[in-house]
Amino acid sequence: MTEDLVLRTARSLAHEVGLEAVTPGAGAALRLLAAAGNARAVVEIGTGTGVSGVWLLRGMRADGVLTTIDLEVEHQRIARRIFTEAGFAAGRTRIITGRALEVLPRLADGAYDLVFVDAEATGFHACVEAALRLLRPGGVLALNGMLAGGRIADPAARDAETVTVRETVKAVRESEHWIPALLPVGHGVLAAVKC
Ligand SMILES: C[S@@+](CC[C@H](N)C(=O)[O-])C[C@H]1O[C@@H](n2cnc3c(N)ncnc32)[C@H](O)[C@@H]1O
Repeated sequence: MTEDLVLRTARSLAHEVGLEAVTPGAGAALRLLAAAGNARAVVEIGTGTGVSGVWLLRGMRADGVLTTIDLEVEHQRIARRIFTEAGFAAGRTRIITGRALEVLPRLADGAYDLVFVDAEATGFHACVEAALRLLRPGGVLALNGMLAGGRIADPAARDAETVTVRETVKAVRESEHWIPALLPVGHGVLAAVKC
């Protein structure tokens, strides 16, 4: 999957500030999920420099709004510029600075078509719980980094991040609330439709 100049710029700026943006393959999967669900309202946790945001916006409806959350105002300053350079009007994004678990309770129940989580793994459990509340029935949750750099399948790997990722995958797979599939793109995207 090739990326245009805007995405290559956002990716290079991510690298400069020490962030790992979604891979082009994961980005394409996010665009597909947004387009398949005709997404109008999307929540993203982990704005970064806007790579995943641009992919999501490109799959959403033309009148869709991306609500994107990050605790680093500097990352969001870059992302805001990238969204503009990608041709999205300011009204297409709602950029909220803050900790995900403090911002998410302010968002409306059942009002979102897709929730994408790309922040620290330790918050995954709470983000899955929040997504269950935020999504409409048929809405999609997508969690990035679910192969944990290949460690997920290694039973000897018991570091805190790998254990959290493993437990999150298990909880979503076993829950009656979700129809899940682990997509082997990038660092692994766990996608799940809310029943
Ligand atoms: C991997 S980067 C996101 C990359 C972005 N999704 C992309 O593909 O361009 C993770 C981001 O999550 C933010 N972050 C980490 N913990 C967070 C939290 N608890 N709440 C909100 N943002 C958080 C970081 O500041 C960072 O910008």
